[in-house]
Amino acid sequence: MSAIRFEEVFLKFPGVSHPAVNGCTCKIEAGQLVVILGPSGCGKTTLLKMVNRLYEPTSGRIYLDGTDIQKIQVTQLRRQMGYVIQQSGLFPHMTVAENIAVVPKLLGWSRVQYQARVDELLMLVELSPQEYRDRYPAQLSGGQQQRVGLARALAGDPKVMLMDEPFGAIDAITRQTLQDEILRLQRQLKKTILFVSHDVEEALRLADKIMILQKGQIVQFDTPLNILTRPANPFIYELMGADDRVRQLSLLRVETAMASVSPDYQPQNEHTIGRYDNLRQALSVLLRTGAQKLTVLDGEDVVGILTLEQIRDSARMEVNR
Ligand SMILES: Nc1ncnc2c1ncn2[C@@H]1O[C@H](COP(=O)(O)OP(=O)(O)OP(=O)(O)O)[C@@H](O)[C@H]1O
Repeated sequence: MSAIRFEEVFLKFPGVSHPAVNGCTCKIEAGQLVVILGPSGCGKTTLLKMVNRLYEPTSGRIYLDGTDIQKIQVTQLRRQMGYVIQQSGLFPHMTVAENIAVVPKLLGWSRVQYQARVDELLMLVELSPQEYRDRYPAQLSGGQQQRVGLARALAGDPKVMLMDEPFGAIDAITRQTLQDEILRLQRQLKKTILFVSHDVEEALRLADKIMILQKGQIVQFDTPLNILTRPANPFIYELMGADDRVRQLSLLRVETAMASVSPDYQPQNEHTIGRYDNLRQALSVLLRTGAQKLTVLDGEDVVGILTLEQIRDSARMEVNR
């Protein structure tokens, strides 16, 4: 896990009048999944590419765990960062196994070690090693290619994952499955993830925090709940399509609105909901059962309680218009 800090980061491409990234300052906490969201051309990809030094800022600094990335050798920096892009970027002449093994081989792992790692990663992204190990990228569907791209990016066990619209070219249903995969992997692996998207629903489903960019500037950096209920300006209000309350509820996880409880909390009724279920499901349970509150579970463990008031507050707008 690793923290990333941007300090007054600015980038102007030569010959372009306006800066692509204009004075970005913010801190990404270790282990968080941050979605960078904004309209086309607002600077999302440029900001991401500065983190692994594919682009260098014109001014400002970026820190990885407190160290200025300028002071880290580029190859060493990139080994700590998995990178997933929209067209998967797989080498077409290499098999799936060879693609995934690229970084472990660079790191000098033995054949036995990297072969085991390839199978482990294929299982992690839910592709059967026996079936897929020896295929070529052209023999995979788009969604499967992205899974392999993800496995390859995870191969060297990087602290940070940079994901640039990884599901942008995938059909809606497969995209949702892949989003669920990312959430499952993230609960398991706890990487620091920077994820570029221009899809609002994707951002709401995935993010611990959403960074909204407009013309190269960060206009809001906050939790999905706060972005929806307290958009910083009318642009964000419009961007989030925040009028639709029911849709909002179906996109927000129960854990975003619940009140946490101590481990010795005794539930007052038998009505429960999962912390990763959404608020719309929670609302249905409350209305169906007439319960005052739901006990929120993470597996077997009680982690919180959720009331109708908390759900209602989640959908209440406070917009400065
Ligand atoms: N190599 C480059 N040279 C000159 N200008 C560039 C270059 N790369 C990006 N830009 C410009 O910088 C701005 C930000 O581009 P960027 O690709 O970061 O946007 P984005 O938010 O990722 O867009 P999209 O969602 O369309 O991918 C745009 O105006 C773009 O035209």
